Amino acid sequence: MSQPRIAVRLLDDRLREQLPAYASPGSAGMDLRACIDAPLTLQPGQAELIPTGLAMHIGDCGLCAMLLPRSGLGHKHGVVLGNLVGLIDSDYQGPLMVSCWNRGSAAYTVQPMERIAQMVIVPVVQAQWEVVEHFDATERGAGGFGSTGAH
Ligand SMILES: O=c1ccn([C@H]2C[C@H](O)[C@@H](COP(=O)(O)OP(=O)(O)OP(=O)(O)O)O2)c(=O)[nH]1
Repeated sequence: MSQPRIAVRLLDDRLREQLPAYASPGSAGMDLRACIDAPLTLQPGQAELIPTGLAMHIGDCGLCAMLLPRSGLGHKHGVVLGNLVGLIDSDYQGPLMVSCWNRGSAAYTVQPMERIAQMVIVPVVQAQWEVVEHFDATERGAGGFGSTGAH
């Protein structure tokens, strides 16, 4: 499958050596680094916006980017994303930031250039509303929230 090309600006020279990359041929995400000059300690419950040193412009190609936690950091240290998922619009050109949230019970210190989140590029479509009075019938209808299998 051809790889879409996405314009990126390096806002910090350290990124020249450490541009986010796919770790293996099957990796879904690229790790993003904390582009900070000094260690940053997150107390339990604290969230901070951390720069990645990148600005990207996805452009008009039917894609967006999603920022997700790294599994190890989230599971072992409780460091996830303050917004749970970061959604990067295709027309956004500002600095790419990661909201780092320590949801754990111990302080965690983020080191400069530590990998703090991962970014996945995903297809997106914009839909249009079609206002109706009634929907075509389906087997599920309005059932939800555990309705299947209920007796
Ligand atoms: O984790 C994130 C989430 C968002 N953004 C940037 C890219 C995104 O395109 C922009 C706006 O994000 P969003 O639409 O989620 O923010 P909002 O709070 O709804 O603000 P806005 O009114 O600017 O859309 O902020 C990041 O850098 N990191």
